[in-house]
Amino acid sequence: MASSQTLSPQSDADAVAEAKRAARAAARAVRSGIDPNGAGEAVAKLVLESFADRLAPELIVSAYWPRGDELDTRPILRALAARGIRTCLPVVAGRGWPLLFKLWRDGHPLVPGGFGVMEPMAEAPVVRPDLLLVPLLAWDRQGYRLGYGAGYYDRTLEALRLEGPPVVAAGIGYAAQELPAVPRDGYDQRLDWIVTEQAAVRISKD
Ligand SMILES: Nc1nc2c(c(=O)[nH]1)N(C=O)[C@@H](CNc1ccc(C(=O)N[C@@H](CCC(=O)O)C(=O)O)cc1)CN2
Ligand SMILES: Nc1ncnc2c1ncn2[C@@H]1O[C@H](COP(=O)(O)OP(=O)(O)OP(=O)(O)O)[C@@H](O)[C@H]1O
Repeated sequence: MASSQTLSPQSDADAVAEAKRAARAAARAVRSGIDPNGAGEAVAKLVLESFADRLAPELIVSAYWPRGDELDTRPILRALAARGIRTCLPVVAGRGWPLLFKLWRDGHPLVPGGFGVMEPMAEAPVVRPDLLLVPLLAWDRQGYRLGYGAGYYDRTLEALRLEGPPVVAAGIGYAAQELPAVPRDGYDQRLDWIVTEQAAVRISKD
């Protein structure tokens, strides 16, 4: 019987992937039991208060179009449109690629994208968001998150942070989705803020 005392990098990576799978399954179960009532409106209020300096006509905010049990971002999208702030939604360019963002304003049509999410129309302009509202399945106070599990937001934040002006990434999720420590690997990009229906938490990176 083969046994080893030290873990190889590969078995470390396998262990993290397995821990993420388990945490994701548990977090999905927790989220499906949460009463969503009023959460979207509460988050919208906190986002407007917390990012007053980022909500200017020259800046662009990305959100997501909610699917399944994700926290409802439609109240934020409505509130931003009412204030004349430009908004955009993610578009899947392909597996293994960063997301693209296309301008979309509350009330405009959406079309089904190739990957099971609703997206702005193909001809909508591609833009670079300054503030990103990122869907959370689980989060911790270090700013780590679990999402859908395809790594799209990690790739996207990495690319945005490598080039161009600083971006602010705020995870949007329920307070009950908090974990003591989300399992993490070397690709995970930390969030700058977490906004739940209860509070806006600024992540300290000292
Ligand atoms: N609301 C919302 N929008 C989002 C995300 C999200 O997590 N939530 N994303 C966060 O990353 C991106 C989309 N991520 C996705 C990741 C995986 C699959 C996926 O695995 N879909 C199934 C079925 C797709 C189909 O119907 O063809 C599949 O491919 O098996 C879809 C979207 C961008 N938009
Ligand atoms: N920049 C990257 N380059 C290569 N692989 C990556 C990168 N970012 C993430 N990955 C890989 O993608 C897979 C999914 O990542 P992870 O489980 O962190 O997704 P997630 O953050 O939950 O999903 P999402 O961002 O789509 O909501 C992992 O195997 C991860 O190692």
